[in-house]
Amino acid sequence: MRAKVSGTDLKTGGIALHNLQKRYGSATAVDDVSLSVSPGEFISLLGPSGSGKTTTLMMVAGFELPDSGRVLLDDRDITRLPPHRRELGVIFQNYALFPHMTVAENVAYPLRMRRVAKAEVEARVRRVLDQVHLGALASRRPHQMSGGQQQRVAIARALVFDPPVLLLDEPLGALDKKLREHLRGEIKTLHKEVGKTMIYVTHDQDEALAMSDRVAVMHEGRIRQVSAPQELYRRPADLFVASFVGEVNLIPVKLKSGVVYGGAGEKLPAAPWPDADGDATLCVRPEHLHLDPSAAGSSHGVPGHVVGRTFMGDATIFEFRSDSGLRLTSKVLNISAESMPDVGDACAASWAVSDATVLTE
Ligand SMILES: Nc1ncnc2c1ncn2[C@@H]1O[C@H](COP(=O)(O)OP(=O)(O)OP(=O)(O)O)[C@@H](O)[C@H]1O
Repeated sequence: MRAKVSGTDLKTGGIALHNLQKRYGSATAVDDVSLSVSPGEFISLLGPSGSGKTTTLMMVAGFELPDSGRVLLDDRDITRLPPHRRELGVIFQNYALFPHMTVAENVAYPLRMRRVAKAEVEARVRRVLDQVHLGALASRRPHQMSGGQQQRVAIARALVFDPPVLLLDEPLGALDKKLREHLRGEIKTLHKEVGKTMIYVTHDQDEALAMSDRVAVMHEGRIRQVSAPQELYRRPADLFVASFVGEVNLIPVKLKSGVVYGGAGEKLPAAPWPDADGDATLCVRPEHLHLDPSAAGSSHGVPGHVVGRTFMGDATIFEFRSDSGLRLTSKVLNISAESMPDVGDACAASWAVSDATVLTE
């Protein structure tokens, strides 16, 4: 039961993971994962296949036991509690609906298990089906519904017993792109309406950036960075995050006395780097890399030529080859009639100092 004070729910649903470790045989699936999720927060676990996202979520849900480490729900240690006693709503990619039950029966199931009175079950099922816009389909069976509708039933079933936390494992993974984008918006709206903590597993960076208050990027069982979406994109903490989240130009550089030098010894625009001399990588997003034909031959920017130009509908992508042999990508939105450089044109590539991140790992 959620704590009540003077008839109002206390804000609950904080989750804390402390040094979670999980091995399967000799392989480490989750390696020293610690994470604190605030009540009402929407946090995504983002990473490539096999990075440990699902295993982490399953340890929160109670379907997997960690070899070491702890899971806390509102400061209560739930590490070894069975799943049904954790009061967490879980939504899987494959919906996991009961095929022989109607939508209403599927959604009522968690309440029946908890022996809630019949009238109360009916009222709650009606309310939650309206919330996910399925009120009119209550008597259908899962096979008579689209994938998107089935996923809404799964969400309704997880919401119906009013858990403080929802755990979602790639819930949109089986759906086509348009429907994913639509349901993404619906889940986000639902999150605002119900105010529950949500932990959302995905390998889709757009989904994670669009939906989350914060994103935890996982790689090889470890969390590499936990940040708000803008921060993650603008200031990646390491090369893995820089290349996994969005497109990026990675330029090998040398740092000397606070100046960043390219491979041909040219000075590159980047913030002075305190006390870190030696090899590093400069990261610049394609939309921040400008190609200027009028600056070709001047001392401004990196000299080179356009070697490719691709029309992408909303944007044009340019491939640039510097005189020193670097291959860089520039992305320009097709919003103006301004002329753009052509393949073969000499240009200078440049970017604002504030748009460059220097990584020394
Ligand atoms: N039951 C299991 N037995 C053995 N190895 C497992 C088991 N479950 C997961 N693993 C391994 O643990 C690692 C992490 O798997 P996990 O499913 O957590 O990754 P993921 O990031 O969720 O990947 P995906 O996006 O493909 O689901 C992988 O190397 C996987 O092969």
